[in-house]
Amino acid sequence: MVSDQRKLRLGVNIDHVATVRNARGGAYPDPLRAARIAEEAGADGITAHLREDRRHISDADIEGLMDVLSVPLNFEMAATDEMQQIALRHKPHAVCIVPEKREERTTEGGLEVAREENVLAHFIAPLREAGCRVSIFIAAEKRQIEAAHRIGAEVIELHTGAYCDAHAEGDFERRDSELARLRDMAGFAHSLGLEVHAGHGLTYDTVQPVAAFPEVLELNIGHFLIGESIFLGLEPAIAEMRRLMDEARA
Ligand SMILES: CC(=O)[C@@H](O)[C@H](O)COP(=O)(O)O
Ligand SMILES: NCC(=O)COP(=O)(O)O
Repeated sequence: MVSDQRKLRLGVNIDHVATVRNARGGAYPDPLRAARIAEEAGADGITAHLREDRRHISDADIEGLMDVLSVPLNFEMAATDEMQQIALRHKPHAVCIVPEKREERTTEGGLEVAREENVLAHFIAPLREAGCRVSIFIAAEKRQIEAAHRIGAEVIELHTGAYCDAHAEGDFERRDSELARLRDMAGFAHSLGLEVHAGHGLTYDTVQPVAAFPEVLELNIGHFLIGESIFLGLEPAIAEMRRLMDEARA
């Protein structure tokens, strides 16, 4: 039995249900239905990224999630005025500030906090005042973590993409050094009093070493789970991820 304090939360990212919907337009598959199934399957939260180009999640999806969810919404967004206004209108439980480029296929690397410290400090202040927990999606780098702490973020989410890519490419030396970096930086962030989350590209093969870091309190996982649900169904796909996380944590 895993005690509550050590229990690792699973945030299920439903962006790529919307990617499939948007491939044809129309209303299905419905990300809100996926969110409700994820809740039933044991998700502790739902994550959705409203991209500036609206390539997957739409404004209406965010509105619907705010209405139907009984678990917290982690709203991922770029640091733009438009997104700030949307977040302030909905006041989700958490706002995760992520870097965004229109030409990228997926979120490349973490937010450059150290160089944009003043701008970001002003940007997140109203979100914090509105009661949102502000999280910053960053690479596992000391200077970014220190900057996130200085600007007043309560949470950081470490980008696990480089670790997962190295595993997928079979470069196990690089994978292990990325994992060691994630472990060290999770410990460092925790020592500053930051709550530590992690995510991006995690799969059944890569989740356990990250889930085993005691400082990490939440994993956000989407693309792999939505893909796996084609074969297993969404509920069993999530249940298996939950099982692997609990096993690693025990
Ligand atoms: C920031 C992040 O990691 C998530 O948003 C996830 O990657 C899904 O969104 P994209 O695939 O659009 O990057
Ligand atoms: N912030 C990471 C996230 O929400 C999920 O990323 P992925 O599993 O879709 O790559």
